[in-house]
This record gives sequence, structure tokens and C-alpha cells, in this order.
Amino acid sequence: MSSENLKRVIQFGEGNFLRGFVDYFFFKLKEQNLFNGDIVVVQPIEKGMCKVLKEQDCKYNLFLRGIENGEIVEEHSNIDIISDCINPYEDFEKYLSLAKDENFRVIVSNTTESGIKFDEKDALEDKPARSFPGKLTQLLYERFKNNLGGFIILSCELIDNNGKELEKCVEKYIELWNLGDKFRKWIHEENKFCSTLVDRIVTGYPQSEIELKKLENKIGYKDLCLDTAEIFHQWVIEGDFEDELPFVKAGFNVIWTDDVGPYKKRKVRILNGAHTSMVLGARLYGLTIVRECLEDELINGFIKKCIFEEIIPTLGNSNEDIKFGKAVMERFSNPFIEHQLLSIALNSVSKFDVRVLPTILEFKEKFGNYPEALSFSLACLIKFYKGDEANDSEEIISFIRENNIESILSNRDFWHDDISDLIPLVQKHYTMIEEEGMGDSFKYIVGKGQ
Ligand SMILES: NC(=O)c1ccc[n+]([C@@H]2O[C@H](COP(=O)([O-])OP(=O)(O)OC[C@H]3O[C@@H](n4cnc5c(N)ncnc54)[C@H](O)[C@@H]3O)[C@@H](O)[C@H]2O)c1
Ligand SMILES: O=P(O)(O)OC[C@@H](O)[C@@H](O)[C@H](O)[C@H](O)CO
Repeated sequence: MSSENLKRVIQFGEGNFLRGFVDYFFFKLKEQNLFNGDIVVVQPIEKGMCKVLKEQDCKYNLFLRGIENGEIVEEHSNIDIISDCINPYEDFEKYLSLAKDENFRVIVSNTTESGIKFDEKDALEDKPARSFPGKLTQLLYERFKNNLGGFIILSCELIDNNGKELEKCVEKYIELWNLGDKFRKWIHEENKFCSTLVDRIVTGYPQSEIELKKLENKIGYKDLCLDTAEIFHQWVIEGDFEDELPFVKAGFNVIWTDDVGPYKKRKVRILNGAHTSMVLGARLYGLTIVRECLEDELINGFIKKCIFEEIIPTLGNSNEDIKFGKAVMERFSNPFIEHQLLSIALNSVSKFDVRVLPTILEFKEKFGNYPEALSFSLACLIKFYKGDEANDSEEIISFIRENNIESILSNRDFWHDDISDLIPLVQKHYTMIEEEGMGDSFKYIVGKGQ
């Protein structure tokens, strides 16, 4: 393999997750001489970390820590796989010129759940288009006009069918901007939009001063892009590009598959579902990080009830689900990771709608009654949003603050379904929280059914 460093990957997003996951994968691949390229990062929105990253030569430290097979594993890498960071709002021509470099072969993105959206106000002449798919279409069109090959596009956003949804948005821009059938054909024949599922708890820049100082002492200087994460990782990718991207050969837990769906459902329902159903109540109860929840007997019992008595039975109780559930309990107990409840609590209404509510409704269908712990977590969500720590859109927060349980649960913009049948149970739990407090309420919920 040539020692020349080619620019091979264009990465939309410079956030903690991509730096703690995808960039680490490519860094390791290159270390093993299985990949001879660098990554160029594109900042997808106007404000971001590109300037800071560039100021430190696009290098940063990543600390991975956890327990594997009963052993403590700690890994520190000084990641230097990024060769440039481009802010298309400041240098659109440089951004567009990426399309002309034939060595680029891979596009990766993680633009959060809000990123893969079509915006009809975008124009081809915008410098740049506002949305991420708009920017991507501008780049792909430029590449097509230069008669070059297409890309393997790996979407990491935590939405259903991320790759297909991104392709649909590009299709809409082809219509809106009249880019023609030849380009459409090139898009579908030369490019592969892969849906993927990512899994790694990335806790980012340390929030506690003690933790920060400890890590800074290890590296001996201040790194504003310092990143922390667990050791565990899984990347399930639709397609098979192992020949070009030999992640499995490099020892990564990567699964090339025809269908990401079942893996995603398991991960979102169990891991993200457990996070979202536990953090708001645990925060009201006075805890700060995930590990404390596992160490607290009451909250530990609550999480177990959510995962093993409500979520996994709804999924069908397969051995794989049970194994994953047990692994999640271990991952949450990771003694090295400080995962802030408030960071998980961000935008909880939309997370609850996608990660928890489907289990509540399917449980009722399957077993005839609503799951006690998950329904209780909906009462906790409402109580939390009525307090002063909620972090969500102004519209959502004020609606919950100003309305009663009945109106909140009848709001179809939040829940996308008729969940009015849940009103009496959630009302009962909400009243219990108000009258008995969080501790006794958790005791009641955890004790029920034993
Ligand atoms: N942190 C984790 O443990 C973890 C694990 C798996 C998946 N994820 C997912 O990754 C996403 C990013 O997490 P993070 O920790 O890197 O957050 P972050 O805040 O560090 O980074 C967010 C990134 O998204 C971009 N972005 C934000 N809003 C956007 C928009 N409207 N359009 C385009 N781009 C936008 C930002 O520019 C930035 O690059 C989250 O949505 C999360 O669901 C996170
Ligand atoms: O990243 P969010 O805010 O969408 O969700 C919070 C956590 O549930 C999430 O980050 C998990 O830690 C992650 O999805 C694990 O792979």
C-alpha cells in the first residue's frame, strides 16, 4: 500500500460522536496499514468546532475506558487522521472543490436527528445550501459535472433508514433544482447510500473538573477537543465494502448486512429506551450521572424492571435481546465513564416518542395492560419538563408547563399517535410523584409485581 496520504473520506460533522467512533476506526485502520487515507471534515452548520480543531492541527486525544471480559481496559490515542476542516459558510469554493479530488471515496455523516431534512428554501446557488442534504447534493452535482466516480455514503444519524432517507432528500433536490435525469441516474448507479447503526457511548469532553484535570495531566496540555467514550462499539452497515474498508479484518465489531432494521430496533428500544426512561426520574430523585443510577438500589431496580420485565418481553424475549440487555447494564455501570443525565435528557419528548412509547403501546397490545415502569417514566418526563432543567424547544417546554396531563398526552405533535388511553395511568403516577415524592414513588413502582 502506498505511503502517500490521500484524502479519502469527507466527513459531515465534527461532533464528539464522530471523533470518538468513525475517526477512531479510520485512525486504527491506517495504523494497521489497511487504509492509506485521511479525513476532511466539513462543518454542517454555521457554528461549530472546526476552528478549534484547526487551531490544534486537527489532532485530538481520545480516551476509551471500560471493562472487557472482567478486565479493566483503558486506551489513549492521539488521533491524527483528520487532515483538514472546512467551514463551507466561510469558504464555499474550497468545500465545492472537494468534489474534484478523485481520491475521495467515502462520505460519512452524523448531523444529529435534525440533520437529514429536505428544505425547499435551499437553492443550488446558495453558498452553501442550509440543510446537510442540500450541501451534499451541491457537492455530488459538482462531482458529476467533473465526470468522476461516486461515493460509499455511510449515514450514522440515529433515525430509521438513515441512508435511504438521505438518498430521498437528494432525490428531492434533483427535482427542486432541475438537475436532470443523467445526474439522477449517476446518483443511483454510482453512489451507495448505506443505512448504518452505530453504538458506542461517547461522553465527549469531561464535564467534571476532577475528571478533566486527571486526563489533562496524562497528556500534559490542554486539548479543547478531548473526547471520552466507552470501549464497546458496534457498527452495523447495510452493504458489503469490506474489500475497500477492511474494518472486520482490523478487528472491529462491524457487521455488513442486508438489513440494519433488527439491530437498530434492539439497540434503540433497549439501550436508548432505558436511558430515556430512567434519566428524568433519576434526575428528579437527585442523581447526576448514569453510573450513580446503577449504584442506587432503587434506581437499579427500576432500570432492570424497564429492561427485563417490559422492554425485552415486548421485543419477544430472545436470547440475543437478553444478552444485549445484560451488556447494557454492564455498560451503564462503567466505572470510568461520567455520563451526565442532563445530556441524555436533551430533547426528551422526541426521544420518548421514538425510543420508549412504541414499547408501551406494543406491550399493551401483547399483554393487555400498560407496562408500569415505562408509563411511570412518562409521568416523570412531564414532572421534569414542568421544572427548570428541561432542555428542549421553547414551544415544547412551554406547552408542557402550561397544560395538564390530559392535554399533554393528547398533543399529536409530540406523540404522533392517539395515546389518550394512557391518561388515567399517567395521571395516577403523576399524582403519586406530587404527593409521595420520587423515592416512595420509585419504591412503589419497583415493588409492584414482585
Ligand atoms: N454521544 C453518544 O454516545 C452517541 C452515540 C451514538 C449516537 N449518537 C448520536 O450522534 C449525534 C451527535 O452526537 P454528538 O455527541 O457528536 O453531539 P455533538 O453536539 O458533539 O455534535 C453534533 C454534530 O451535529 C451537527 N449538527 C447539529 N445540528 C445539525 C443540523 N440541524 N444539521 C446538520 N448538522 C447538525 C453539528 O454540526 C455537530 O457536528 C446525536 O444525535 C446522537 O443521537 C451519539
Ligand atoms: O445521543 P442522544 O442524545 O441521541 O441519546 C443519548 C444516549 O441514549 C445515546 O447517546 C447513547 O449513549 C448512544 O446511542 C449509545 O450508542
